[in-house]
Amino acid sequence: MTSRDKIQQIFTDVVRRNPGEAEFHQAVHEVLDSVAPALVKHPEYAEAKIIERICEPERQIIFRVPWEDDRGEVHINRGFRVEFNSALGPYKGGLRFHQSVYLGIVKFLGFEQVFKNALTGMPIGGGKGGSDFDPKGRSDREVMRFCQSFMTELYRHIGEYTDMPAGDIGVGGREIGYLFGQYKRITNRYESGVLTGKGLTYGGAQVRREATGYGAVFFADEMLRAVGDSFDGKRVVVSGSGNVAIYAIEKVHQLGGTVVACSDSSGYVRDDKGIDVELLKELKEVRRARIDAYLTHRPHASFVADRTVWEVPCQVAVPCATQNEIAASDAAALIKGGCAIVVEGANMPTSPEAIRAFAAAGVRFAPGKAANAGGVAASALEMQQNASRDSWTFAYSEQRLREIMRDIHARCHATAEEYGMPGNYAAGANIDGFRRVAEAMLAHGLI
Ligand SMILES: NC(=O)C1=CN([C@@H]2O[C@H](COP(=O)(O)OP(=O)(O)OC[C@H]3O[C@@H](n4cnc5c(N)ncnc54)[C@H](O)[C@@H]3O)[C@@H](O)[C@H]2O)C=CC1
Ligand SMILES: O=C(O)CCC(=O)C(=O)O
Repeated sequence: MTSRDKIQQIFTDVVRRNPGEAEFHQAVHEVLDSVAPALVKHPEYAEAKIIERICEPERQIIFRVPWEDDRGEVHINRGFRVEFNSALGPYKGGLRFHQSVYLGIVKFLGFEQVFKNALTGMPIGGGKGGSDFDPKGRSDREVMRFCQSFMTELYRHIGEYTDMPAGDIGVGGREIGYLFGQYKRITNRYESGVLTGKGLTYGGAQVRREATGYGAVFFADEMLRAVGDSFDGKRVVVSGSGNVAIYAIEKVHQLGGTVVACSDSSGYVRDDKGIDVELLKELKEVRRARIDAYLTHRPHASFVADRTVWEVPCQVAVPCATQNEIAASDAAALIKGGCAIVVEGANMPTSPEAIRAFAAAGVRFAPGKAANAGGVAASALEMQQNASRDSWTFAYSEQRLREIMRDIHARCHATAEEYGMPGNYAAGANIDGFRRVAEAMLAHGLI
């Protein structure tokens, strides 16, 4: 049996063992598709059934989250934490609060996180969690009661040497604060490293908030430099207007590009003078408003409801919203509009059909597990500062982030070349991340 046949058999088995989890199947397929050449070079991985083990989470926790809204009505949500792989270190990965969350989403995110964390070169394993709770439209007190109830179960499974959650969609500074407060209260331990993305007044680190967006743009900058180009004068489109999107926009502007459009789930705004990022912060981080509120302050801009931002012509696209937000038709629109580089700020935002279309059109593509790894890397830096009771300056933290992203880019680039696929960042990221985890798993024996 060839390596490809073997991998196909493993994938068929993953689908059979995890029915109805389309996003998890997609994430597994994407990685397995790339790693066949690594199996040829390393037959010991196949002998030890590394792939079969990597596709099976070490632990999956599902729990009830009861809470009461402001009117006294009781709600029941479902909480998840999937502790996927601890070969490289304690489980690390965010929590997502969104109505679409179910086990298949948490498993896809946890699986991606394993390889992403490996690519950072830091001692962190992969995990992810969340709930089908939607904080949108909820009062601060409702969000607080939900977070307290969620942590009342989660606390028994986490710890700074076990599993350290952070934010993701729907979980920002406010939620991390409530989660941390409840963890501290229940355990009577000021265990700073148990959660990252904390506020700066209680153990948070400079640049963690900015890190995912800045990191994705640093990665894009490295891709441009690799071909003797830069962001200077580039038209850029960013999807989303949350944590990752806002700081991606800020960094593009600092590097000389112009972000001309961004979005939320209601539609997109187009501002050819460049998105006003301070206004976006005020609307999204403070007022939690819909994106069309942007027009009240920038009347020359336009709002387009219920369409995707990818119809706006650009040279660089940075998807920063959610999974599978670039469908085949969006890829066609981007290619038609002159897009030459797609850099994933979000996790798996590009559908498999769109990835194939980009490859066929020569659009250079950076997968999220490499390009958005700046967030989790900055989380590891936050833990490092917590452990040494230290706090670094913004400038120093940003410089560390920049070096980490440069290093990830260089390794993806070099691995793709080593395996005869120059410029294929997805293959480079999958193989390099997989090799790191596989080597550690081999060293630990059959566990
Ligand atoms: N926060 C972090 O540090 C990291 C986040 N990510 C990924 O980045 C993505 C965004 O996460 P955050 O910015 O943290 O979340 P967020 O909750 O701050 O923002 C999400 C944004 O996406 C928008 N959105 C959601 N569905 C949409 C749709 N169908 N069309 C258009 N916009 C839509 C929301 O309106 C919001 O603006 C997710 O895929 C997440 O997994 C990846 C690495 C780290
Ligand atoms: O900062 C972290 O621990 C996790 C970030 C995250 O969830 C991600 O990289 O997708």
